Amino acid sequence: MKKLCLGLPKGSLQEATIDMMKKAGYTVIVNSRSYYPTIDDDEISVRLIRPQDMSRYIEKGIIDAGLTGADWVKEAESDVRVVVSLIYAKQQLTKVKWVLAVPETSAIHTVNDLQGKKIATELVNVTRRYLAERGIVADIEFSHGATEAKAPDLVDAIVELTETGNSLRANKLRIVETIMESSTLLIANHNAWEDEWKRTKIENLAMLFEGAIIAREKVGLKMNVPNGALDQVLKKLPALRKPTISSLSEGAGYAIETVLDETIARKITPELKRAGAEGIIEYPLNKVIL
Ligand SMILES: Nc1ncnc2c1ncn2[C@@H]1O[C@H](COP(=O)(O)OP(=O)(O)OP(=O)(O)O)[C@@H](O)[C@H]1O
Ligand SMILES: O=P(O)(O)OC[C@H]1O[C@H](OP(=O)(O)OP(=O)(O)O)[C@H](O)[C@@H]1O
Ligand SMILES: [Mg+2]
Repeated sequence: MKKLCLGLPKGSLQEATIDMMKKAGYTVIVNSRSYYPTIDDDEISVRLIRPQDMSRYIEKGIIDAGLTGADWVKEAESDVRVVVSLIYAKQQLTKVKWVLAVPETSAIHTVNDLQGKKIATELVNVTRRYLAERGIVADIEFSHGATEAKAPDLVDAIVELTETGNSLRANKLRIVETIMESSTLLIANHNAWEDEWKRTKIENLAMLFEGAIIAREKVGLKMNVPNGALDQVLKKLPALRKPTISSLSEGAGYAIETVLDETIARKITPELKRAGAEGIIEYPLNKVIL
């Protein structure tokens, strides 16, 4: 049987990725200490790979495709096919940022103030290129992690990833500039992409993964509306296209069904009730394919 070898990111993105895949319809089970999780699709084999290494495994064709951060693809300068960008991070459905940060009390206020200074980061190549483009010569040292703790004792500034901003705040650091934004990417090997069977399999995954991400922020809403209240209720309702309206039996009114952002749903639900809607139910969605 043909198989697609898919790399999943070990570490920070692992849980969010497995949750996303569950919504997309795939159950991935990770056994502790094993780098070969199981998946309920005979046509896919999965491997856990560190995000930093993912694009190199794919460029070399050791695996066909995988999920990793755009940051590490750029850092490794790998030649891979970017299939789709999926906006989710460890904790939220957002992009993450790599920022140049300094202690709150530092005299460094712009990137130009870094001339001759010492910077610690895990993202050495991207940082080096960023500074070189601006004519700054600085001493960039590789950090193995816990980078926030290094300024000001060991270095003048750091370039570090931030999602919620909690780590920067907890370590009394101030952002000077954003160096790059990064989202999770589904990337593929060029030869795998040229193979019709593999490409279709990868494209199907991309569609389901994207659908799962879009669905995370949306909900389904159903309600009954008595005759006479329909216009008032419809004025309040957004929909992907237009809401579905069906007639209730014996002319008792209408049933309305729609899909909308969860934040809008929580705002308009009381308004719908006041406009005459009854029996309003809200339900989560697994996938929304646009
Ligand atoms: N909140 C987050 N913290 C860290 N990385 C995140 C977060 N959200 C998304 N990511 C992405 O996850 C990947 C993390 O990769 P990284 O190689 O730094 O390993 P890690 O999972 O953080 O492991 P480690 O514990 O060694 O730091 C990056 O591509 C990064 O952009
Ligand atoms: O803005 P925040 O939401 O606080 O997230 C950013 C923090 O998360 C990551 O650390 P990680 O958990 O990967 O540990 P590490 O320092 O060992 O890399 C990253 O390196 C930052 O320290
Ligand atoms: Mg990390």
